[in-house]
Amino acid sequence: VERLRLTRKLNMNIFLAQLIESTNDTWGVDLFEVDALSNHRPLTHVALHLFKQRNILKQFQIRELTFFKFISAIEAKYRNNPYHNNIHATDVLQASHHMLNFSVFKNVFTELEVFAALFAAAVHDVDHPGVTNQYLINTNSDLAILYNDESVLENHHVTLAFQTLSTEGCDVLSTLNRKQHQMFRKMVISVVLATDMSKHIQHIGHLKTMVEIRRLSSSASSIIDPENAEDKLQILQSLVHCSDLSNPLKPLNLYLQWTDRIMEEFFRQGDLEKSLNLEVSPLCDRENSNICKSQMGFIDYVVHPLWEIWSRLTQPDCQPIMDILESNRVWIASQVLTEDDKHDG
Ligand SMILES: COc1ccc(-c2ccn(C[C@@H](O)CN3CCOCC3)n2)cc1OC1CCCC1
Ligand SMILES: [Zn+2]
Repeated sequence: VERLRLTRKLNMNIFLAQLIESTNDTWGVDLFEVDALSNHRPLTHVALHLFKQRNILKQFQIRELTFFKFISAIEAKYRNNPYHNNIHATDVLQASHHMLNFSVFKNVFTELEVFAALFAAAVHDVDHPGVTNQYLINTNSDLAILYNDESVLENHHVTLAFQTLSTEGCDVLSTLNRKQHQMFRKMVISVVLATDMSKHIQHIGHLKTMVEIRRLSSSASSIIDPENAEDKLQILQSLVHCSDLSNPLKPLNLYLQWTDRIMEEFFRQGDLEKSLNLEVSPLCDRENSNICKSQMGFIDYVVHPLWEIWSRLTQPDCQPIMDILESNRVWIASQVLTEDDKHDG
């Protein structure tokens, strides 16, 4: 029996190593499997792997043990929410890594910009309480008071990330010089704050402008001017924001698991609101929800408008991902019909 147990353990670790290796260049890795096989430490395993694969630790002379301690401390600060948890952070990190490899970004970003974008993705939801900014504002929470109702969660995630750097043995920025540290901090703050849904429309506007310029300046070999730091920062903000809203563009079985999770998180908020005699927020009433219809709306009015313009900027590498969105939408639409019948009884 002992031999059987050890053999099974060995096979699990081999399978885990293969899954982690696939995060290098695969869209839609099953991070729920990575979570199950890694003793619920997907973020630490995947972040260490990707940062090493990109040679970031060597470039900035960051000791592997320091990075391990930092990312483990961050992962431990993610709460066990149904959706906004360490698996979601790993998902956004891996999607951001994948899209930084798009050919249109070749020779565009510096190592520091890549480091900042992936760092921001890994920490962008740390200590998320599983409720929305609006809920925190409506309940006069300490966080809303602290951040004056402005991007409350997003501010909290960034502050906590930088505070974690001062935990014993966790300062992954100690080898950066003053200028690098200042630029890194500016980029991480702006990328995480740009994941606030209230900035969503601005992302679309900036991307439309950039695509327009690409279209007009027909010399568009590489549309992005590596000298334009502002444009590059806006692209990194949109890259992480797109990754944050990438669930409907993942293989259907993964997309459906994320949908179940976000709905359970929203329903728990609705339960809280009912118990506090607050008005139940939209989509948060578990007694009265149409999951497929709300995903159709999410895709048609939020996800597709953003990804449609993002895919135009990043063509042709985004096409396979847009195709997944299209096929998922068709499947969801087919379920709406059957879901209606179910409700009609
Ligand atoms: C798979 O389904 C969803 C997947 C994701 C989301 C979703 C909403 C907002 N976001 C992004 C924030 O979490 C931005 N965060 C906030 C906290 O600060 C950091 C940045 N993500 C909504 C989803 O569905 C909803 C339920 C029915 C329609 C809409
Ligand atoms: Zn997120």
